[in-house]
Amino acid sequence: MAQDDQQVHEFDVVVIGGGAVGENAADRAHRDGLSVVVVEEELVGGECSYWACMPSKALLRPGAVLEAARAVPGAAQAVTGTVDVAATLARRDEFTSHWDDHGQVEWLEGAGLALLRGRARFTGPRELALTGTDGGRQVVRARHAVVVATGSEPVVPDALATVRPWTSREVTSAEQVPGTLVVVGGGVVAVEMAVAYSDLGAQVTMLVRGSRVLPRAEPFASDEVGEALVKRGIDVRYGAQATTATRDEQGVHLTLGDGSRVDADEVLVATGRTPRTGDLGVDVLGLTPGEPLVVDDALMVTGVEGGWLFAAGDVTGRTATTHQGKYDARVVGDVVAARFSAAAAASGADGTDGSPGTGGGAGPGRSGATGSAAERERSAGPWSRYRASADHAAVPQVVFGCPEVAWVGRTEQEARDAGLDVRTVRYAIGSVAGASVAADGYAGTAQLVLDEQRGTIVGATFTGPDAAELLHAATIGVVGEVPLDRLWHAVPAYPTVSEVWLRLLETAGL
Ligand SMILES: Cc1cc2nc3c(=O)[nH]c(=O)nc-3n(C[C@H](O)[C@H](O)[C@H](O)COP(=O)(O)OP(=O)(O)OC[C@H]3O[C@@H](n4cnc5c(N)ncnc54)[C@H](O)[C@@H]3O)c2cc1C
Ligand SMILES: NC(=O)c1ccc[n+]([C@@H]2O[C@H](COP(=O)([O-])OP(=O)(O)OC[C@H]3O[C@@H](n4cnc5c(N)ncnc54)[C@H](O)[C@@H]3O)[C@@H](O)[C@H]2O)c1
Repeated sequence: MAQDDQQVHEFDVVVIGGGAVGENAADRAHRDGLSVVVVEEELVGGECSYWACMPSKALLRPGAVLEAARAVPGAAQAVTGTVDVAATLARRDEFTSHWDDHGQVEWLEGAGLALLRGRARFTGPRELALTGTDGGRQVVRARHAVVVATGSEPVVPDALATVRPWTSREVTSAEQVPGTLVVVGGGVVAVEMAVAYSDLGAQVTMLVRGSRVLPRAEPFASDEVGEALVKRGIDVRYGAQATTATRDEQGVHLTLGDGSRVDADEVLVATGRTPRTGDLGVDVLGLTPGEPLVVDDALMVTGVEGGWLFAAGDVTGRTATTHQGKYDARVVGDVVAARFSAAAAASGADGTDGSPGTGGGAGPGRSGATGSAAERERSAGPWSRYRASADHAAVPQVVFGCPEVAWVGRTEQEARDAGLDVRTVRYAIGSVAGASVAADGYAGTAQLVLDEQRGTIVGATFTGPDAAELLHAATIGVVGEVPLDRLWHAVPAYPTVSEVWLRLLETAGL
């Protein structure tokens, strides 16, 4: 309950978290005239803009460009140096706008969305306490819906917590490159940052708990990446886990399970992430703090009465990338707009609390069109714009290491576990003419997982230079369930790397 002296803000929709996902959900929800506020406690733009996707890719790109040039005689002779650390860090700083979010705030306001700065915590259904950056307390109420998009935070194993290790935040925003870096983990962050820091001149050791890096990728892709990491001088230790850690003026000192020691100037912990629900007050809604907010395909949180609570992005545990989180954001924004625009229009509220940038009043969809949107949403089935169907078996992922790895849909094992009758076809990408033009000694592999019953692609993996750019064709094939005999008529241009598609289909028997 609000105390008498507390300012109360009321909007049709409250979005908690102004990361990529929150911004997109808010924008879509507002398009039919609902008033929407985004509540953000740090920087608008969230993890991706400042401590994840953008700075990490900025750190990786110079090394990838040099490697590409070195693979092409004529260009190779012109490349005599290594990555310039200062210029790389300076470009990274440009990508993060020097950790200043005013550009994103301008976008938000230009889109007609309100922004409240501070930490939000549920105090009841559709009501939140907002603790401002100055410690002041306010109340935020949603007339219709709350969308939680609070993201995730790194998990730090107990054995390493006391040595103040780097997490994804420090590794992406570092101002200096340590001489030696030990990376704990073998997942996406570990692989990308091991490559980036080795390009930047650090001597890198990776401690991988299991028997392969990128455990969610196809095993052949893990093997190729693992071998490439070693080839570039990274000390990759499998079955290795830190049991104790200390830090002194010389750096960090880890003891591993087998009793051996690793000393380094710095340690990066990249052992996964956990949904940010620990301090969100979700217990007052009957949910468990620290757990993901489980959602249905309309992104409505399950287990909460009243149909007002939605979630998208990392906080759901359903997606762990920006692109897929933003897809869910588009879905949830459209669902919220369809479900509540008519009710908001009928209630006659002007939709704002007077804050600048709020966009109440009649929007383009507030008339008859909204009613039909509500109908369409209510009866929506899989693959409608109101259901996040792709999350189940059509999710694309790129790991921007060296080689790049890109995959979509199911791995062979996941397909078999799902009961599908599948076979795989594989082709060495370096054998196609376009790849030989792109790079001497192009090393990479393409694999399709084929559903034997339906004659369609249910999974695809590509490794190699710029493998990421091969991925979207596969994503279209998987989402569109394009039959192979129709795909046969999609002719890749000569000489491009995409010609591997023709070779894959020939290998499949066409
Ligand atoms: C190193 C690294 C590299 C990555 N690279 C890629 C990549 O190349 N491509 C890709 O697709 N994905 C990448 N990801 C994943 C991507 O960063 C996340 O999937 C994405 O940021 C999730 O977006 P989100 O909006 O759900 O969460 P976030 O970006 O974490 O945003 C959540 C926001 O909510 C705010 N917030 C949290 N709690 C509250 C509260 N109680 N009150 C108010 N505000 C709150 C936070 O301050 C934050 O701004 C990477 C991740 C890491 C760690
Ligand atoms: N290019 C991209 O799209 C991109 C880049 C970076 C991160 N991300 C996203 O961010 C998420 C988080 O990345 P991440 O690399 O932190 O997580 P991850 O789940 O990809 O990998 C975690 C790794 O840590 C290991 N691990 C877990 N607990 C451990 C422990 N106690 N000791 C040692 N090892 C342990 C796991 O075996 C695994 O190899 C990913 O799901 C990914 O999708 C995406």
